[in-house]
Amino acid sequence: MALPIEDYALIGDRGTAALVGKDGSIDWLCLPRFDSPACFAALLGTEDNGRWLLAPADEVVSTSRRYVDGTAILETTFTTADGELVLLDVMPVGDDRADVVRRVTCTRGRVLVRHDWVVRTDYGRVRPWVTREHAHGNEVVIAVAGPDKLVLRGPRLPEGHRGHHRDEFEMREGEEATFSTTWVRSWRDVPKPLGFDERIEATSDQQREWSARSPSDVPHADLVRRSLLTLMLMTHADTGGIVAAPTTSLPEDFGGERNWDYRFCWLRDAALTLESLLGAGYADEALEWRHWLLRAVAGDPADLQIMYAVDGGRDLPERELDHLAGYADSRPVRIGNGAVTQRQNDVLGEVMIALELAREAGLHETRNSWALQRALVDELADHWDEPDNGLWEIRGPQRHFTHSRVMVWVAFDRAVRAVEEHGLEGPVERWRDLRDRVREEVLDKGWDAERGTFTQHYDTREVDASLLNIPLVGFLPGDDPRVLGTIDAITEDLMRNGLLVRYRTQTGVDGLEGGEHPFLACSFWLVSALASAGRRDEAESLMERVCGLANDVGLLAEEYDTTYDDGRGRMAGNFPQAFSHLALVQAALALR
Ligand SMILES: OC[C@H]1O[C@H](O[C@H]2O[C@H](CO)[C@@H](O)[C@H](O)[C@H]2O)[C@H](O)[C@@H](O)[C@@H]1O
Repeated sequence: MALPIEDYALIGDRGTAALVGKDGSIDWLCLPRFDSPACFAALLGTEDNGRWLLAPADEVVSTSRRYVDGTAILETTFTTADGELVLLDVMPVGDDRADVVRRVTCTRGRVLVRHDWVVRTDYGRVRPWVTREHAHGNEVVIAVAGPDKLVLRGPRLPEGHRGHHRDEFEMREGEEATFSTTWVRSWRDVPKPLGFDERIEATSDQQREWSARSPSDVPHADLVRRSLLTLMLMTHADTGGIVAAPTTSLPEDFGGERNWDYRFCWLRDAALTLESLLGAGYADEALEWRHWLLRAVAGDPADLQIMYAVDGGRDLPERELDHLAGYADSRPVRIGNGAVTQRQNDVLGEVMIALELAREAGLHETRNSWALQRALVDELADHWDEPDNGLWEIRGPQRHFTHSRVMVWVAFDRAVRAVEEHGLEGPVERWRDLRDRVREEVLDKGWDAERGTFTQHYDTREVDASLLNIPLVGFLPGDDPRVLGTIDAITEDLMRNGLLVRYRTQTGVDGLEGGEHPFLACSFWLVSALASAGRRDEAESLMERVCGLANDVGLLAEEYDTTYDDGRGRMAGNFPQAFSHLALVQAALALR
């Protein structure tokens, strides 16, 4: 059975990522890429769906863990009655190899160590053929199934027992043992062993150097640094694609159907990630992502999708995996994402903001990069008033969502500014007219004059947390009475135990069964909106509250269930989620 979501930590090599549990078990790992099928999938099922455990066999009295300073290298310390064991988990970077390295060191007394290596490819469904062989002068264990070959190395290797590879061995103070699992295509030879120490050191140096550039003059600077590093881990080094989260189907509603695959690149999430990185002073990443964007959306602007695969691929059909029981029995487990075919009119606004910030950070437009933006804005000019599924990707009927319309205004506004302030060429008169028309429309149809608030869509009096973006994108000033009225209405209707939900699911607007928990990015948006309204004390106290929900290693899921276990609470939804971390960074910058 999987652990509570907050008991996992992330390790990654910017190609893929793994979740390591507090119990020393890697319960989620897709190889070789974020969106490849998982070979350890116990997170969504049982240990028979694949996992890799290294931990004391004896009862553990206490466990503590941390990331080695400024890195994504995880150190878990287990204390038993007779000793202490330190487990180091790292996915080495920069060597074109998809692998995980795990080192156990007995730092006190003696510890009996348990080693379980259970590989199940194709999301925990396929039991591979496992053999013991000699390669490059050492014994290795090799698991092969279809396209995948996983090679286990180490000073002593587990023995096969009913489809699981198990071992127990005693370690005494000062002893250490290092294991690795390396993925290669099944038709390739076993790769040569590489030096563990050098690879751990190179990874640590690279990550430390990167995170040292994180701003120190912001509140919660440590969490900001961890968030930026986490966003970096979700950026695919080779292609520049940024995934929304490294997991699928961690539930928004425990036991319910709100389980989605986030291992893809949403234009929205990626653009907002970039905005945070640029705001924190990381400019190089903008170029990588712009290259990715240009390749992914290349072609007819009418074919723009709201999300793509890591490599820019367009085909992400949603499927259900019946062989997995689901996290906490939350079914279906889904791979792929049906939202890929949705119309979400906000997306271009977010992209245009990120590209404008990149320009201001010194990234010059090329003929291609500006031509693409022009073409996309022109396409929007022909369709901006169509209803859409909104940024929450609702699966109910399409609507005229106010947030989407505000972001349409943003798209035209940034296009106009590109011409007026950056000397780029385009049909500025047309864009200016449309910008003003959309603005008038939002102020008229998206406004509830009686209550003094903007509304979720044009045919409702409900509110929606996405409206907090109105001041953040410059549609209205932060202290405008209409913004203040909207903040108050949102706080009144959507606050649950001090955190914001996205909207009231009870209205049935999203076409799904069940409800959901507060969505952490929305609470961070409220921090930013309060700061821009000059309500600093409220902003700071909310920031404390939300940052306080990060787990012991500084990570956040998408949502937080505040009611669980008499208010102790638990994380919900995919983990860690870029949206939560990028909004944390933006809120901290707003409070700087
Ligand atoms: O809750 C319903 C929707 O949930 C997912 O979308 C959410 O995650 C996306 C990625 O972070 C984000 O861009 C979007 O704004 C969120 O609502 C899921 O991908 C959808 O299919 C689902 O309908």
